[in-house]
Amino acid sequence: MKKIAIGSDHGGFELKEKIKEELTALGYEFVDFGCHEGESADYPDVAFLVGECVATNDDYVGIMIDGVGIGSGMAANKIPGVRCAVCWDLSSVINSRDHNNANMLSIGGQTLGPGLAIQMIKKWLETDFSGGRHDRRVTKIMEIESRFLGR
Ligand SMILES: O=P(O)(O)OC[C@H]1O[C@@H](O)[C@H](O)[C@@H]1O
Repeated sequence: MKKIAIGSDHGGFELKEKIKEELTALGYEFVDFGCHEGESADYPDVAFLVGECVATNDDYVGIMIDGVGIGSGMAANKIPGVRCAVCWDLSSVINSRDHNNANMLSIGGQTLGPGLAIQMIKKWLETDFSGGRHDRRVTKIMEIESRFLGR
């Protein structure tokens, strides 16, 4: 069972707290990178901390919640090794694991109700990468990154 790095800005704080309750009930270990009391936070700062944890620890996946999820996804995907999927429903979370081997999920606290968001998180955590032809494509994604890093 993977451990979870979780974070939010002020727009995702309330949903983050609900997700944490659910993760605890399901027996997941998690680290909360903030924000901690709903204070105003800049999503790139928190997305960086969550993404850094995922990129440097194979036993972690990341979950980030801002108002809509898009900005955090953009920020996290700047970190080498992070494949952050911005998702909005059950089929997008399944696809992001099954085909894209996403190691980080970004969702919107202002655009999703808590019931759907929690179903999405559960589905994302329990869906495995199917490999095969998708492995070739994910390898190509990571090769694009390598070209810019000069590796
Ligand atoms: O709450 P303010 O500061 O207006 O806007 C922040 C939100 O705007 C969007 O980029 C993100 O979804 C973020 O949560």
